[in-house]
Amino acid sequence: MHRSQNNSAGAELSNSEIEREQQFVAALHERLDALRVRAQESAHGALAQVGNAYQAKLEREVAVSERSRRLAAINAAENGLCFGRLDFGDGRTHHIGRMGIQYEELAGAPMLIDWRAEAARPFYLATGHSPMGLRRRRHLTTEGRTVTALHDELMDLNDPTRTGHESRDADAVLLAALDAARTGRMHDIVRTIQAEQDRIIRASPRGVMVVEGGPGTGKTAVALHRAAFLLYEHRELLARRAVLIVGPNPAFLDYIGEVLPSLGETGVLLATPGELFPGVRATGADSPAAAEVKGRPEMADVLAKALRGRQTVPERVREIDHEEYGTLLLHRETAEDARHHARESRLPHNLARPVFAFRIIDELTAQLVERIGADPLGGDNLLGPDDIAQLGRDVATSPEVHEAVEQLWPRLTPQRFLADYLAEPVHLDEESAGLIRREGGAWTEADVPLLDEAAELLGEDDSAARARAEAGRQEEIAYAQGVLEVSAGSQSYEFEDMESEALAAHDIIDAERMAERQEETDDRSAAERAAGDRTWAFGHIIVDEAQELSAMAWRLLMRRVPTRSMTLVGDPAQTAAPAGVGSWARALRPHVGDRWERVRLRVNYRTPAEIMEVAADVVRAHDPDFTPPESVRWTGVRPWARSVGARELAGAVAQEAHGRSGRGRTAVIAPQELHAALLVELPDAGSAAGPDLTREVVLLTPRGAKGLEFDSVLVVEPAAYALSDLYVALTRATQHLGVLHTGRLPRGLDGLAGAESAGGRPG
Ligand SMILES: Nc1ncnc2c1ncn2[C@@H]1O[C@H](COP(=O)(O)OP(=O)(O)OP(=O)(O)O)[C@@H](O)[C@H]1O
Repeated sequence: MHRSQNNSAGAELSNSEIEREQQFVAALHERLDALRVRAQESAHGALAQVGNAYQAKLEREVAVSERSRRLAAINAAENGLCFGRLDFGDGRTHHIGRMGIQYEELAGAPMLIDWRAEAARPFYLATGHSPMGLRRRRHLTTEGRTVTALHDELMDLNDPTRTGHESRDADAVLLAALDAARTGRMHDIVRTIQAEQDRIIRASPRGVMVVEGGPGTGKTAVALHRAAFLLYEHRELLARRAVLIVGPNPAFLDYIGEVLPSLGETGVLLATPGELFPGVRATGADSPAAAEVKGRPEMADVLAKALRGRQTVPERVREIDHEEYGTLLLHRETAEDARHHARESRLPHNLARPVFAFRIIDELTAQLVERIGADPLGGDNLLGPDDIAQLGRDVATSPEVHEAVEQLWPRLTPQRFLADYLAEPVHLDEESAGLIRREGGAWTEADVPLLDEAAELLGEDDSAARARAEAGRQEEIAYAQGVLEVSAGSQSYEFEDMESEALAAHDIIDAERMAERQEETDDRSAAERAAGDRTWAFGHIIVDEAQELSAMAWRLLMRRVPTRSMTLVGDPAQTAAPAGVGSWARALRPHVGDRWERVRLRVNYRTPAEIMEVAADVVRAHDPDFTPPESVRWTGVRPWARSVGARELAGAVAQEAHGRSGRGRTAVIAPQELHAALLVELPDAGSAAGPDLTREVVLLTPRGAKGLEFDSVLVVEPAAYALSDLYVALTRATQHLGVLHTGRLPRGLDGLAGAESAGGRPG
């Protein structure tokens, strides 16, 4: 990094600039400390507020949650609080940082501008061609509270003013960030967001935006910063409805999990596709072929048909033994008529069940009335309305009648229905059915969208819960009414002789609304509540590695966001799942028609050019027109490949991994069947609870490595991978790539064989 000038006048200039920024940064931290103390006091104060009245409780909870959020944002802003300064041609100067801070004494005047504010945009977008009013852009580098370096860019090179910190390389700050050793956790990029990324981050949340780009183009980083931006720009709505971020696996979610909290944002739910059905943990695994069958769009119809198959009628007549009245006859025609009406209701299965049951009960009651009340002399039926009603009740409460209804139109949970279906898959060709047939066993990720589909078809018979909730609500309304009366009384007492403009509770809210608002005051954050609620409507959904989603998974996700406010990031060239998107248009058409927008990221920030060239060669061997993203960096280090005997493979991998010791984090990417042998040599590289990315060496499968990155990567037995998996594996390294193999190298990698590894000359 360029820090000082050779001549002494330049050095003085540059030191005084640093000194000035240091004083400003110190003042900022002082102000942040004061704000932190105030936020702590105010959070405690809010917690200590007493009062049983609903309004008081409501205010307390809102205040506690807002102040806790503010405190979290203040704490998160501590590191790298201020990282930029904009000097405008008209003399204005703004400092840019992780949160907005105002001067204490100059009410409202900005001391530090939040990176997400519109006023901060020139920091990311201004260029010599389009300076946006800027004269100079400054990058500040800090360690703790100390300013360690400045980088200045003059927008007009003819501008004679110099600070001594003019950078020779405009990308110096970016390159330093990209070259830094990896920690096993993704970091935010607020200091160095690039213009093409900024436009995506700040795009309107309306509609579906697809962000496409090759490996390392910052898709994940952009998606996370977009979430932070949307939460800032649309705080009111998104804090209530929460943002959902879907990522491919738990290790990936761990990897990205600190980015949003480090930006002071907590109103986000992170989940894998296997976690999107509350109450179900997808711990089982499907073969790729089985997952493909389960992901097909026709599975929606298949399940609907299978469910109709569960709505049955007796073959001819079913005898029902009533304890008191003897045998009742349920004829096929009666059941068919009941089924017809139940289906006509268009209600989901469980909610249509009462329609079916009532028809049956009616018919059986009529039978009894006929049998018991018939006038032997041929006159009108002898039973009065009360007798008939009593008979109806007797039929309706009979366990035998219940059992018959249950058999013909069973009450089903999604889990029960799907387990039954998988045990005997109908409406599929024999081969597909054979692939997914399963008795019991753990739920898989591909089952989750089917469970969700089933839940939609079945509906939840929540009448009992609703009755309870309604009773509770009536109580709350009565209580709220009482509160309002007290409040009206106290107002007339306190303000009797005063002309007060203060609004009392009853002026702005009626009892019913007050009760409703009370229901909303749940201690959990929106994201926490959303996690347990299948019917939650999110404010915005971000899907990473979206190319992996099956048609059925898209259906599930679309249900979670009725507004279709979505950001989908992915790279079709990295698609592993056979059920994944062939094309975005095909995946999205059923849900949004053509109303979606695609943007592309073209620069690879992760993989150095030497490594990207190798990865691109592998894809080009199959698709000569393939265009890889362009790397921003060269390292001068050539990737290598080394052939070893099968027996030496595990030892050779361990030797290479140990050879990288002290040079950051290494991933060993190997086919699952080699993991046991590799773990004997590299016992610390695995853990029962899943990969721990903070370890020095981590053992992964190519699928498990999706979305992740490491300083060094050792790819083992590349010939065993599908093309897309190999492409993913080869593009995970920021510095160093080695390949160890026993047989022939796959096409495209053959050129590597001559290069040298750390562990020895190629065999
Ligand atoms: N503007 C930037 N400033 C600094 N680092 C950046 C920037 N953009 C991306 N990066 C870094 O580049 C790396 C790759 O980014 P990211 O993981 O978001 O890429 P991706 O497109 O999701 O990759 P893949 O598809 O291979 O998973 C990350 O370390 C990220 O922090």
